[in-house]
Order: sequence, then C-alpha cells, then structure tokens
Amino acid sequence: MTMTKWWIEGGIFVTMTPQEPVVKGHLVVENDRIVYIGAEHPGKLAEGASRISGSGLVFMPGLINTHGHAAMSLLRGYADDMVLQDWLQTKIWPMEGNFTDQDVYWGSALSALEMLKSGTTAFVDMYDHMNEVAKVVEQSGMRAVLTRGVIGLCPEDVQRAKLEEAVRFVQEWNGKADGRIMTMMSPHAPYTCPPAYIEQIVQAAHDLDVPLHTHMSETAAEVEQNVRDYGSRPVEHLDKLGLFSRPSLVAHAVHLNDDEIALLAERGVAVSHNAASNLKLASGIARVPELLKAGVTVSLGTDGAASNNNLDIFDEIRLAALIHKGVTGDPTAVPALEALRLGTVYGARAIWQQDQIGMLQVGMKADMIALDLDQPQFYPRTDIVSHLVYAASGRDVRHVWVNGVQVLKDRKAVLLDEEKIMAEAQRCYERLTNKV
Ligand SMILES: N[C@@H](CCSC[C@H]1O[C@@H](n2cnc3c(=O)[nH]cnc32)[C@H](O)[C@@H]1O)C(=O)O
Ligand SMILES: [Zn+2]
Repeated sequence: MTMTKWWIEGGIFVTMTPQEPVVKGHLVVENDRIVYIGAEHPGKLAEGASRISGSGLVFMPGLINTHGHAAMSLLRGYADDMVLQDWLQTKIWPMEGNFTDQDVYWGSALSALEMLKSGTTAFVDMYDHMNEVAKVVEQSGMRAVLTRGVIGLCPEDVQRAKLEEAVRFVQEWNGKADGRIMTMMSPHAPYTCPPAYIEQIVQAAHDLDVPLHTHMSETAAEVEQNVRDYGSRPVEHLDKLGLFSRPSLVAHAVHLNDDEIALLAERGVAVSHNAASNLKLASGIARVPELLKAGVTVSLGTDGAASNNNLDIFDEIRLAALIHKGVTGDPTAVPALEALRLGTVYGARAIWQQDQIGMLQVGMKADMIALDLDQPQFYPRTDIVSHLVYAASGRDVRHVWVNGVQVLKDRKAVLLDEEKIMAEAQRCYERLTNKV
C-alpha cells in the first residue's frame, strides 16, 4: 500500500479533547490516522506531506449521527404534521412496503450526500434492503453502523426470515469497507416486536457479538400501551428481555422517569437524542440534562428525513443547546461545549468507537471537517465553540475527510455523482407515488 501523508498548515482546530479543546497550529495525517497536532511546526513529521493551507478555516471532528433511516429521504415532505402512529401506519409504512433495492440505494445515496455536505462523517442506519445501504457507505467513503431493523408484527415464518436476513447482514458486512462499516441487531421497537421475538434478536446479538439498537419510549402513548400490554414501562420491559445485557443504543428515550434514567446509567445504555424529529411528531422533549447528569452517554440523531426534514447535525447541536434551556428555565443547561460533544465525542462513545473517532488527537482516525470561517455569521472572532454551536449550520462545511481520505472538496462530493443521485432520487419518488 502506498503511503499518503498530508499536512494542514496554520489552521484553527477544535479538537474536543479535554486537555486542549482549541489548538491553533498544524495537523498531519498519515494514511488513515492523525500523526501530529499542535501549535509547533511539525518538523520531520511533515516531511514528504502534501500541504493544505488552513487559512480561513476551522477544523473539527466529523459529526456523528447516531440514529436514522437514510432511504427515508425519498419521503421528505411527503407526510408532514402528523402524530407518530398515524404517520407510520397510514403514510410511511404503505410507501415503504413498495420500496425496492433501487429505491433504498438512491434514497440512501441522497442522504449520504446530504450528510457529507453538512459535515457528518459517521451515521447509524436502521432499515431494510441493507445491502444497498452498505454499498452506498462503501462508495461514499463514509463511516457507518448499519442494522437491518425488524418489525415483528407478522407471522412467525416471516419473523424468522427477517431475523435470518439481519444475521446474514451482520455476517457479511461487519468490519467491511476498511473497517468503516460496523453492524448491530435491532428490534424496531417494543411496540412492534413481541417479547419472544425480542429475546431471539438479543440471543442472535450475543451469538454474533454485536451491539443492539432500538426505538424506545418515543411517545407517551407507547409507554401507556407497553404498560397495558406487558405490565411494565418500556425500559423495564426491555431490560427484562435482556436488551441491555449487551452494548446498546436506544433512539428517542423521551418519556423516562427518574428510575429509568438511573437504570439506563447503570446498564451503560447510550441514548440517541432526536430533538427535531421528536418536536416535529410532537412526541415530546427528552430529559437530556438529567440523562447527562446521571452519566448516560447522550448523542444526536436526525431520524429519517421524513420526520426532520433535513440531516444536518449542526441543527441538532443547536437545538440540543437551546430547547433544554427553554424547557428547564436554566440557561446553563447543555452549554455550548457540551452540545458540541453530543455531536462528536459522545456520538463516538454511543457507537463504541471513542478510541477511533470523535476527537482530533494523535492516533485517532482522520475523520475531520472544515468550515469556512470567513463569513459574516462568524464575526467577530469571540468564541469559536460558541460560533459552531449557536451560529453555524451544515451549509458552512467546505471540506470533509473520512479515514484520511478527502470525500468533500470545496463543497463538492469527491466520490459521489451529485447530479445523478438527485435525479435518480426524484425518479424513485415519482415511481413510488404512481404506485399508491
Ligand atoms: N421495514 C422493516 C423495518 C425497517 S426498520 C425502520 C423503520 O423505522 C420506521 N421509523 C422511522 N422513524 C421512526 C420513528 O421515529 N419511530 C418509529 N419508527 C420509525 C421506518 O418507517 C421504518 O419502517 C420491517 O418491516 O421489518
Ligand atoms: Zn427512527
């Protein structure tokens, strides 16, 4: 393998490390890893490196989106302003029922493009036709944790077939694309999977030695129904079924009581906070300050583009910093640096990759983004972290690298064909809407 080496000369680096959150200086990457970051000239380490000027740019770790359904970008704007159960049952599921491999491929490619262009370098995806999503990840150069989510509201033979498909997906893709693809197992939610089915999925995760992912406690109605059907709230229910006996990541976790927060902390369960989706579907607002105080890893997710309706993690960072202040009446809730950690360091923790990504530090993978600082919203130069949280958006992202490879250059995707993806996604949508 030929060695690649590049050197960012003279930039501002928001490293997200506890020791030195902001560094003005230099960064050197060799192959897929950061080999130098610091104020001093890198000296010998920069020998033979190609030089990139860091002037006018701010660099930070790539953002991590810990919950979504990439192909749902095909349904962006298709069914807005509805309540979750009605939205899923009358609009989304009937459309998804007609999705082909091609639809999932182009829908996921559209999302990959949008994510890259707004600074997301790693994402979690729970969906169907997952081979297509994996191909998109492979081609786009992104990093992802993928899982064939299963809904168990079907006869046992269909349940079994879905579970086998999910297992095969893990066997085929875990660790692929130079390690950029990792996998999980996922019951879609406690209200769509009977308890015995959840136990089978948990067992499969044990056998395969992969983590678990699910939607949990998204709406008050879900919690009530869980109590009616199973005699306990979703957290206790899933705990009894063994879901938290493995590394697990739960999306939403909006309706939690104090005991449930304590249990999630005790079991080391990570939460994906999907603020925009929860607001849009009027599901509620997660108790993020309390979760953080209890020591739960809280990360950020967009959920599908049909309930957001974009995939910009900068939006989620800003929302996380704002709504919890509004809800608690405490302006110190989720301060700027903590909000930025939700989208970076904690995101990495939530997908068990904190030793690899989420910070700019020697030895870490070079998953990094650069934003254009020479824009009015970033003047005057007061506090760069504050600017990234309260003033920035994904549209400010100019360059993106994943695993040491530049995948976005001057706002253009390097490995994806932007025009073709948008045209094909449009065609998929038109074909799908003619079917129903
Ligand atoms: N179609 C598969 C399940 C795929 S898992 C991903 C599912 O999550 C659904 N989904 C998207 N957003 C949400 C949400 O916020 N809550 C619950 N389900 C969601 C989405 O519509 C999709 O069907 C099967 O039948 O087994
Ligand atoms: Zn979801």
